[in-house]
Amino acid sequence: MTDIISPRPDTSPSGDFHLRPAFILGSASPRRLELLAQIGIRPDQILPADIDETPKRNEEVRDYTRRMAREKAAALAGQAEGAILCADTSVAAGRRILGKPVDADEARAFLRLLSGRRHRVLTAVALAHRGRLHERLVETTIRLRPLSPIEIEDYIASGEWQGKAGAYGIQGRAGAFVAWLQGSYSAVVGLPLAETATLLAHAGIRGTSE
Ligand SMILES: Cc1cn([C@H]2C[C@H](O)[C@@H](COP(=O)(O)OP(=O)(O)OP(=O)(O)O)O2)c(=O)[nH]c1=O
Repeated sequence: MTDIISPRPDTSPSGDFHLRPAFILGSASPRRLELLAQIGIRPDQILPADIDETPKRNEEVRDYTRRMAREKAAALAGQAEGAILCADTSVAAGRRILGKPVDADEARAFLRLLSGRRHRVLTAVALAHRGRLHERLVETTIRLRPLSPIEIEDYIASGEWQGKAGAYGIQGRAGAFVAWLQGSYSAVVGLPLAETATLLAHAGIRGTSE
């Protein structure tokens, strides 16, 4: 296990040294990196995990999302030492799981399905540290207002749907589509900040103001 010795000015103004593990963000998502930066946490290393994201037959969205975060962490556990954080975000319309659309046609179909409809956004976080896996699952319910065909076409043309579960990004133009939300905004963007900060703090990783 590689641990980094670093001063923690928040707890040791006298200059004491504390052990904190190397922190690896197991994600290619720029949003997840930005969300961590928002709470003053910078990974020592970024390692994207490449796994098969196909849901199993009849797999329930909560099980699926948890499995994805867990498998990303497991895939990286052999590649790096320290605390490895992975996450997965899925959108569920009823029992249907909407992942990242493969093309504009699928994105269009997802947006038509979600237009004017209540749906769920699930984000699972998995932290692998010292041979153990610590997990959290956060569920957010969202209702998009009804979208006109022109709005959907404009959004498709913007390209913002690419790489986003459910084919929309709440943090961009689609913010104007959201009529109502109950849950965690940061979880919808990719990482529930309250739960993630708690998991990381237990592993000795805290935000700094540097
Ligand atoms: C619903 C929604 C999803 N998303 C994003 C978050 C995730 O990055 C993405 C879902 O794909 P994920 O498979 O969760 O993540 P990823 O492929 O982007 O990155 P990695 O697996 O390497 O960590 O959708 C938004 O950015 N805004 C939104 O409003």
